[in-house]
Amino acid sequence: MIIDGREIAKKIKSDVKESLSSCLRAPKVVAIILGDNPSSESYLKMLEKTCTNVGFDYELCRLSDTASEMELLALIDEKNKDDSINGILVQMPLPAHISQEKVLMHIDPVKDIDGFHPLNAGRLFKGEKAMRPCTPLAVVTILDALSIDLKGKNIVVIGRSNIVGKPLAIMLMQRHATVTVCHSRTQNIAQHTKAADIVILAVGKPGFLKKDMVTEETIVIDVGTNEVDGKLVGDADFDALKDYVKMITPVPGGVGPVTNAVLLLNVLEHFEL
Ligand SMILES: Nc1nc(=O)c2c([nH]1)NC[C@@H]1CN(c3ccc(C(=O)N[C@@H](CCC(=O)O)C(=O)O)cc3)C=[N+]21
Repeated sequence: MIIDGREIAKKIKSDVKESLSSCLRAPKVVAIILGDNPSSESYLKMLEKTCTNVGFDYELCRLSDTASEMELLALIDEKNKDDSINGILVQMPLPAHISQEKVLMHIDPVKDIDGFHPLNAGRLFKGEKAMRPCTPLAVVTILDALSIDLKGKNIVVIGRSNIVGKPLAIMLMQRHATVTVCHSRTQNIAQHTKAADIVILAVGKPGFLKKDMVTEETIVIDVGTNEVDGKLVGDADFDALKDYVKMITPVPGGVGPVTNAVLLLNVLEHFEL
């Protein structure tokens, strides 16, 4: 079975729209971008559409890619203080002369809809209520939407990044899964993936998960976004797996659309409906 991420995203968006219908004021999201990288532009177009379609206000702030760190921090300050703004997103990656860590620390944690601030990361780590990073949140949202009970399941996460692998492992442990995190130094990854009920890919290598690494009972969630010959592909050998495994998310149309939709849920986290 191929998992339809667009359908799951649609449901989330219509639920969000519905919950806003009796609201006096719409929540507002601000995106900040430095420079004009084409893939960032297309991501922000999608974000704008997602926000405005459900009735959120959306503002895009553009700085030049030569803007100083101080300029960016001052802009974030202004948006932190502005009570009409509920969510702030600073588009990554940032130019090399700007410290990503400093920028993330500067965003008010209650407006940190990416969940990248150390306070939110720490809260997640401790199992407290937190803004959670959208990509791992999308993965657990997809599993929930499919009514897959994670309790006691063997889940292999491939990738240990701060944005996906690490926070995802924590969220899955919270749901009582047994989590194995594999990465570039893991020996014999296939031995782990073959024994897993669910394999989650966040490695950034096209075709990484092959048919001989899984079984017919495996559920595959593919977080990979790689460009091959101008086309977007995931980390799984999708064509070989799609008619073999129990379930798999396609790329595009899998985790990506849900990632954008769950961002809306983070905005509502601290918004008085
Ligand atoms: N501060 C920050 N927060 C982010 O969340 C963030 C970021 N910076 N920088 C860039 C990445 C990328 N990202 C995507 C999310 C969804 C799709 C998505 O919906 N993709 C569609 C495909 C769209 C297409 O075909 O081009 C899909 O998978 O179906 C893509 C990319 C969020 N990012």
